[in-house]
Amino acid sequence: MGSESDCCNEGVILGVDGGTTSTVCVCMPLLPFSDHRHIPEPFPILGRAVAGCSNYNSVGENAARETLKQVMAEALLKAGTNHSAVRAVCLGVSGVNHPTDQEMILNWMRDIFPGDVKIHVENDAVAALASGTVGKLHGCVLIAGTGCISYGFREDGREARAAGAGPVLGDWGSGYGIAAQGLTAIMRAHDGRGPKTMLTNCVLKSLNLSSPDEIIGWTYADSSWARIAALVPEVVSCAEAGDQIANDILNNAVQELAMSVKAVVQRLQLAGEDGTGSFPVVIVGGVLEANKRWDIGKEVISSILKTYPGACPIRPKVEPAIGAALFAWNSLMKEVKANGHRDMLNTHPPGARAASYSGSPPGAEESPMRSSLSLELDSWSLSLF
Ligand SMILES: Nc1ncnc2c1ncn2[C@@H]1O[C@H](COP(=O)(O)OP(=O)(O)OP(=O)(O)O)[C@@H](O)[C@H]1O
Repeated sequence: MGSESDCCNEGVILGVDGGTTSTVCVCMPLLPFSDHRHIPEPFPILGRAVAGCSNYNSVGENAARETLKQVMAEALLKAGTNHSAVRAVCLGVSGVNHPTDQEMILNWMRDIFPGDVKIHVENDAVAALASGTVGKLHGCVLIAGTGCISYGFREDGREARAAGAGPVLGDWGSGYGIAAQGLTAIMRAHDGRGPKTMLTNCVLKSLNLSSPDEIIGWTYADSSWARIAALVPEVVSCAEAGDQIANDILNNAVQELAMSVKAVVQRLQLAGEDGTGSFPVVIVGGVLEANKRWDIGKEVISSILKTYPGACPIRPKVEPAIGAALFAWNSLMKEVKANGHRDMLNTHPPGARAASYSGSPPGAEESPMRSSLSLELDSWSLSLF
């Protein structure tokens, strides 16, 4: 970790990824970006801290505010600096869906930071998108973990979202949605309402139960969505072993997830009027992580590319908190540019190097999808399919 004297004299930036499970804050330096040739990889993080839930819908306003304050203070402490060094902050927080949510969190931040600190309060999808686009708010992000959501942004500031309303309202591509369908298939098979499936033995074994009847009690014992969603790997392994029901569930999830991205792309016209324009699609979350044989993320991208051949798939290499910090950095640079500070104009955000990207980054694997990638981003944040 750095010390105030060598890293923080020119100021620092904070990026926060606030989730329902945990909240991460990273502290990055402003100074080293002034010469992009000296940016070390991995990206310089002066301090990183992790705290609990900061979604105020889940824990209430006081607890959420304290968590945010605490996680930022700890990241600054680990960086060897303090609040006075902060030049910009971006908080990507789950539960921020409305301008009144933004206003509330902005007020919390104004109690901590002086008025000249640039503060951005956004939905956590913003941090996820920015983690794949080197801080630029353009394109579509698909998040599929316990829940799922698709969020898109145009460069002119227009935004749109699809799904993310919870499984009751149709998020069937989420981890919860997939696992709930797996459990439903087991009950149907047990009753004779549906075909037999490998899911029965696989899930019973995983839950240490001896009969599908016991699944009823297990389900009602704890209604947490994440507990149900944790069964997705069982559905994947049954599908990989050739089970038709499990394969149908995953194929259905792929279509649901791809459809939510396509709906956003369509509404924002991210692919231009003829549908062939290029735009980033960042995919994030446990459900979309690469599996050897049944790779849900890859199938989703494949479906999107059939409709929008210019889509540029990205699996970020950095965590969303870094995306949030990069977004804050990008916004600060835009403002500096607009104000005509020429000395600052020579700086480059990490990864957004002067050279435009036109081929494969070093070490990238050969892939049939690589040709779709034509963004002017560098390998620092990209992972190719
Ligand atoms: N190999 C895998 N293939 C598919 N899904 C997986 C795999 N490993 C874990 N998962 C699923 O990923 C989900 C958890 O992902 P993640 O940690 O991104 O979600 P979360 O942060 O809990 O949820 P959210 O993003 O909705 O708040 C669970 O549903 C889990 O079953």
